[in-house]
Amino acid sequence: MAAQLIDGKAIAEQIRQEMKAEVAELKEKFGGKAPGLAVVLVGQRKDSQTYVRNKKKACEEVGIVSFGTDLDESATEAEVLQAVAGYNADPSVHGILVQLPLPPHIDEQRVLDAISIEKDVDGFHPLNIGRLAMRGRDPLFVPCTPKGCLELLKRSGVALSGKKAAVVGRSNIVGMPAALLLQREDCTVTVIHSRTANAQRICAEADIVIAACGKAEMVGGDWIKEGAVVIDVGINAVDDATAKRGYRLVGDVNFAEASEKASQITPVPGGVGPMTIAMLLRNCVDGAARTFAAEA
Ligand SMILES: NC(=O)C1=CN([C@@H]2O[C@H](COP(=O)(O)OP(=O)(O)OC[C@H]3O[C@@H](n4cnc5c(N)ncnc54)[C@H](OP(=O)(O)O)[C@@H]3O)[C@@H](O)[C@H]2O)C=CC1
Ligand SMILES: Nc1nc(=O)c2c([nH]1)NC[C@@H]1CN(c3ccc(C(=O)N[C@@H](CCC(=O)O)C(=O)O)cc3)C=[N+]21
Repeated sequence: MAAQLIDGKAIAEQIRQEMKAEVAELKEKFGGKAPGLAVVLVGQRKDSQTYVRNKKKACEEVGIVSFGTDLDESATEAEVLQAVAGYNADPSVHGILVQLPLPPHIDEQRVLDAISIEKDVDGFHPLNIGRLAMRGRDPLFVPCTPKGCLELLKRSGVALSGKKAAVVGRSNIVGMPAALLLQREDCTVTVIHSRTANAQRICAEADIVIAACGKAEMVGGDWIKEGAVVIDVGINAVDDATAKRGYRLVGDVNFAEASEKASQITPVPGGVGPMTIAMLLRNCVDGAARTFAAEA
């Protein structure tokens, strides 16, 4: 059985259209005030530049005002902290994103901790993550990529309560919060990481698989239970002389194999990636709406 495709690109587009109307309403209601998103980029990584450009474009489309600080690879930690402090204090900025990874001489933790929790649209602040992990507590923001994964599942009509879920990967930005979100939806969650024994066998018991291990096409067909739903977070560039950019993107899942087993599956590209950006905008609009309401 060939799996049904979960079209993240189309779903993200739909979400952006929904938000466009919401942003217009917010402006109407709050005397022309618009949500603002600030992106801090340090260095010249090609992939980071692509994401930052895509984020700015998506902001414009939805009516979010975008701010940006581009610092040189050699920028000091103090300079990055200064950029963050400036946006913390700026009332027209409702979301701050510091593009990761940062150059090695900069303490990522210190920079992320400096972002005001009210503007932490990435949801990486320990207080937001802590609340995400606690029953009866709600974070101000949920990390964009895991939030996008859950949105794809919900909009594809996948029932979650009581289901077995496997998350391959436990990073602070994807795997761990994805597992917390699934648990909040009453899934029974297994987190698989690089020291997990029998990873393949454990994964093959899951009704829902979220793959975020950063290893190109590692999750093969024999990792997937017949009829499971597969969300592939991975973005890996593999050299391909025939491709326009000299490389093509593949996920952490072997798509050809897994789509023979899964009932539904996301492609790469066009799956989780566009949803990450849509959820970033979502968080920014939600943050602005909260601030506007508090100011009024
Ligand atoms: N679509 C999107 O919007 C985004 C996509 N990504 C992509 O998602 C993927 C994951 O990203 P990220 O979480 O940042 O990556 P990290 O490298 O931070 O984390 C990878 C995780 O996978 C685990 N892992 C590594 N190798 C294996 C293995 N052989 N078996 C089982 N588990 C393994 C690691 O285990 P351990 O903890 O033991 O080291 C770790 O927990 C990447 O491909 C990245 O490019 C990331 C962010 C956004
Ligand atoms: N503070 C911070 N927040 C992040 O959310 C963050 C980050 N740092 N650092 C890097 C990762 C990665 N990430 C992606 C976003 C969009 C696509 C995306 O839109 N991908 C397209 C393809 C893009 C292309 O063609 O190159 C797709 O999958 O269809 C991918 C990856 C956000 N990240």
